[in-house]
Amino acid sequence: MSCYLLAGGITCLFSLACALILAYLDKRAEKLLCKEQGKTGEVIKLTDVKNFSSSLWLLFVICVCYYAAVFPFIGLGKVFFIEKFQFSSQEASAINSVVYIISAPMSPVFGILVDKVGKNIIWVLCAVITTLASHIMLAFTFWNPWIAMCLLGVAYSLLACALWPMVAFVVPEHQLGTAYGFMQSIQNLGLAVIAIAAGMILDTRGYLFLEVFFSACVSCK
Ligand SMILES: C[C@H](NC(=O)[C@@H](N)CCCCN)C(=O)O
Repeated sequence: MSCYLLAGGITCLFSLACALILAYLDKRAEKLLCKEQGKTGEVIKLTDVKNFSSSLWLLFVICVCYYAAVFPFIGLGKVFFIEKFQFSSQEASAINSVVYIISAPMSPVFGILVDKVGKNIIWVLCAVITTLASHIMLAFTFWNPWIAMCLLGVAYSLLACALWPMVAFVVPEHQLGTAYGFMQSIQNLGLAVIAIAAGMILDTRGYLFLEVFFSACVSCK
């Protein structure tokens, strides 16, 4: 356990060092470009939230419902693969992490694709349909679960590249930080509630019902 804590501590320190370097580079760019950042003349208030458009609120809803079918599922995934597919503990950990492993190389590729082609909503729809297909496979078939998890990894990477930048399409630049802050906050609030609900469903109804619940979350959006 202490080894995991040490690894976590080291990554936190590394992240802090990167943030400090970024702050320095940002300040330097500001000086070189003779720009005073954040001084656009626009006044930023927490009450800006009242003026958020319905499109932005819809993006928040999509964000909560989509990620509800990914993060809590991965949280409970290890036991799912052990129970349903009789995987060993090691195999179950490996398949559970494949979503993030795929996301690491694929996200930049999808990012470039989305930037080149545009049509973010279409990509979001493709990602949602693929995620739904992957949950249905896991719930109702005994097909090799690596197929479903790899699909989920691809869909998860694509969704992030298409959904998050859409905030910038519907929010003026001076409110972007506020909008992303709210998106993150609402996402985490939703995830907290859904993780509790998912745990209760698992305890009382089992994995099939839980998979149906996750499929319903993706379909909602
Ligand atoms: C880009 C998006 N990020 C998030 O949803 C973060 N709020 C949480 C990241 C947690 C990563 N396991 C994403 O990951 O798609």
